[in-house]
Amino acid sequence: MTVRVAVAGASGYAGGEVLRLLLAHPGVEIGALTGNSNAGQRLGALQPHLLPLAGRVLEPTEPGVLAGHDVVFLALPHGQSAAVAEQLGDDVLVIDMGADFRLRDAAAWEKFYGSPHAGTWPYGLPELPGARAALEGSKRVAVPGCYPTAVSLALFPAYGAGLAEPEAVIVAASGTSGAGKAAKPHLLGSEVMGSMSPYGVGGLHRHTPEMAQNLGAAAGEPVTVSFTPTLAPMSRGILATCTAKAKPGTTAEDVRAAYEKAYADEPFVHLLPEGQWPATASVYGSNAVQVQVAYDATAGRIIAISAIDNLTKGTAGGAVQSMNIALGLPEDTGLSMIGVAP
Ligand SMILES: NC(=O)C1=CN([C@@H]2O[C@H](COP(=O)(O)OP(=O)(O)OC[C@H]3O[C@@H](n4cnc5c(N)ncnc54)[C@H](OP(=O)(O)O)[C@@H]3O)[C@@H](O)[C@H]2O)C=CC1
Ligand SMILES: CC(=O)N[C@@H](CCC(=O)OP(=O)(O)O)C(=O)O
Repeated sequence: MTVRVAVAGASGYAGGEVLRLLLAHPGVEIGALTGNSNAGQRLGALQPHLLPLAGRVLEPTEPGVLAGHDVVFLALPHGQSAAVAEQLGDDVLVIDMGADFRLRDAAAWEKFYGSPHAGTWPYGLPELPGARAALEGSKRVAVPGCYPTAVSLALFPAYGAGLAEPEAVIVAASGTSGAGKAAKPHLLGSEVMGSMSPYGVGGLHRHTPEMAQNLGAAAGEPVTVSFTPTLAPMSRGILATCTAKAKPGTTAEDVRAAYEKAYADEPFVHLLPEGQWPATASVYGSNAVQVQVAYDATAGRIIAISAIDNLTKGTAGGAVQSMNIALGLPEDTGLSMIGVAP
């Protein structure tokens, strides 16, 4: 089976990463590539690493251009996907890498994104309980945010096993590609190199309700999330350090067993051997997730740490993994689990 795929937002980081992965996917033919301000440009001028597509010219992001494909990836800024998606037929698999369809709670959407809620689509984090079944055969997929991917995979086993109190504290460091390609003063090399700094402090980051949604679903009760993102001087990668107070009677063995059970059959999640800790370099450019967990008996807290590549498992890899499930292909088709080191 070969599916014809279009990518809207092919000039951006997420669009470029999904193309990098699709070029190695045996079941895909790459069709239309679109941009916005860069429409009319050669892709080779914008994404020079995508050599086989260098001669392609970006078209405008319009329904007529995206029509006639089996799968359309939307790698557009928040709030832009819904209008494009509603003009694509119900028979087209639409995979939104933006935020528009991730949240179930319309009030939370309006509070954090400041626009009317477009709706909710099956959530493209297959490792979460029930997510795979919802993706199978679906024609719409909402790919998670990069931080919620890292955080949910770090903590959901503890909540799913009923081991953690419903208040999670999370500090995560991200590489600068998470902010997209458009120039922003705080992302200048001279601002970022050799320095780390927090942003969105105090419950302000828009990924907070998405994390609470995922962890609350695993826990079966609302989970409060205190999330502090930080910017790290690297291009790719997220390291999420997540802690929650353990429920009374929890032991280190209970915690380890919950994670071993959750990840026994997951192709992309590596629960590391005890004593070994996740590192962003180990997952660079791959769809793999490294997870480790410890029980701090003195503090009575569960400490779960994950590492992902924000552009791969955190966006484009999760999108391709979800496409494979939706189309009934082997889940790992075209996806590498091998990092790049050093
Ligand atoms: N970077 C990351 O790690 C992650 C990104 N995402 C999501 O992926 C989406 C794209 O992000 P990213 O690639 O980082 O951003 P970029 O800024 O790198 O790319 C944005 C893309 O959208 C196009 N675009 C900009 N404005 C419009 C518009 N008004 N209408 C249509 N197209 C437009 C741009 O085209 P042009 O350049 O031609 O103007 C470009 O192709 C976002 O929703 C983001 O949240 C999700 C998870 C992680
Ligand atoms: C470093 C950095 O700026 N990261 C971005 C997260 C990008 C992402 O994954 O999220 P969305 O798909 O929801 O945009 C941020 O904090 O806004």
